[in-house]
Amino acid sequence: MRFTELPRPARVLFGAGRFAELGDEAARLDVHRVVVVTTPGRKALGEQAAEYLGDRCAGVLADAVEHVPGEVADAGVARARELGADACVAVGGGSSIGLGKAIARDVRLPLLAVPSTYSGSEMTPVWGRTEDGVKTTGRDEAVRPAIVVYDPELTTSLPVRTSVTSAVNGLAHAVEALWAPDTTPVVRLEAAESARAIVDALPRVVSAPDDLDARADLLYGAWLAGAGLAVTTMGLHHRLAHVVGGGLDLPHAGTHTVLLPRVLAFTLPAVPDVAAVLADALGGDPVEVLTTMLARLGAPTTFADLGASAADLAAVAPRAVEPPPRHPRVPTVAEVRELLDAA
Ligand SMILES: NC(=O)C1=CN([C@@H]2O[C@H](COP(=O)(O)OP(=O)(O)OC[C@H]3O[C@@H](n4cnc5c(N)ncnc54)[C@H](O)[C@@H]3O)[C@@H](O)[C@H]2O)C=CC1
Ligand SMILES: O=C(O)/C=C\C(=O)CC(=O)O
Repeated sequence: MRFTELPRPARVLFGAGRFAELGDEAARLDVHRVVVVTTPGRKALGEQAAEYLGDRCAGVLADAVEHVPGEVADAGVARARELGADACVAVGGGSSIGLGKAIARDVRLPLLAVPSTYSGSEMTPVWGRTEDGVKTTGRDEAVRPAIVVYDPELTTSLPVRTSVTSAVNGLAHAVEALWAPDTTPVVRLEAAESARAIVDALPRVVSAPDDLDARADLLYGAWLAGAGLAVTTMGLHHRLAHVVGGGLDLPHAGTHTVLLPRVLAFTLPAVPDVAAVLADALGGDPVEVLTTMLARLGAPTTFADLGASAADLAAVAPRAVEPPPRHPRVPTVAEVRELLDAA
């Protein structure tokens, strides 16, 4: 055994009602000009965050957009500077956190995250930015949220379809953490527990979206998934998700959902140890369990469901292997085309 275990420096608060502790957490950081960012759809949540922050809130920006378009990131950075912000709270899904990260990266201020989906972004030092149809990602410790508040009450409003796709976005982090070249024994324990929790909780959330216990269990799985993504190298699955989702401006979580069963089928024969861990966590053949569960839950299963054509997919396919991803089974361009065609 040989590994390097990385620190995870975030302070994590978990539990129903903990959003109300946001003001105390800002006080703990001794910040006084906090800019709140969210998506237009979550504006009320941003205003609630402002209320919890009280005099410490400098303003609310409800402009976040999926895949962090460059112009949206730059406008957010400029507004944070105008407001004299000394911290940023991102409340909402991965898009809100993505804008918060863009501000943290340029303005160099601490980020607090209050996630309302299962994207896992709140746990990672990974930033993203999309320019001219090309999504770039990188890692910078400055964007890793210092404080993360997981409050399952914020997630009960998440529509069932988004809950399903977002949960699969989380599951994809756990899967890739298992086969990453820099995985560790601790990451593997977390990732296996994450997969087990997500696959157990998701059907319960679909049948009872207001069930706080089911929502909490799913959020717990998403937390562990994000924790794994934070410290491991992303492989083919995330490369494809970024090339296809960012390149064609498709919904991020839906893109992960269409891809995951296919990338699992392509990769698992090369990593029987991971196949065994996942079979144990999911209670059967991972590809079969996932495919059956997603069909039953009404998830998108093809790129056509997301509005992409075969020609769109063929155009972006070569980017998936330039440079080759660090993956247990590196595909040729022809194999990428085949996988995307099938999807
Ligand atoms: N850097 C990282 O580590 C990661 C980044 N991401 C990024 O996050 C973005 C996708 O994030 P998602 O969370 O999938 O989507 P999102 O943040 O765009 O949310 C999807 C939609 O649901 C709405 N919404 C969010 N929470 C809600 C709730 N509780 N109730 C009702 N509506 C709600 C939003 O307003 C939005 O319209 C992408 O840009 C992706 O690249 C995703 C995973 C990891
Ligand atoms: O694909 C993911 O879920 C993980 C990382 C990103 O989305 C990168 C980003 O845009 O922040």
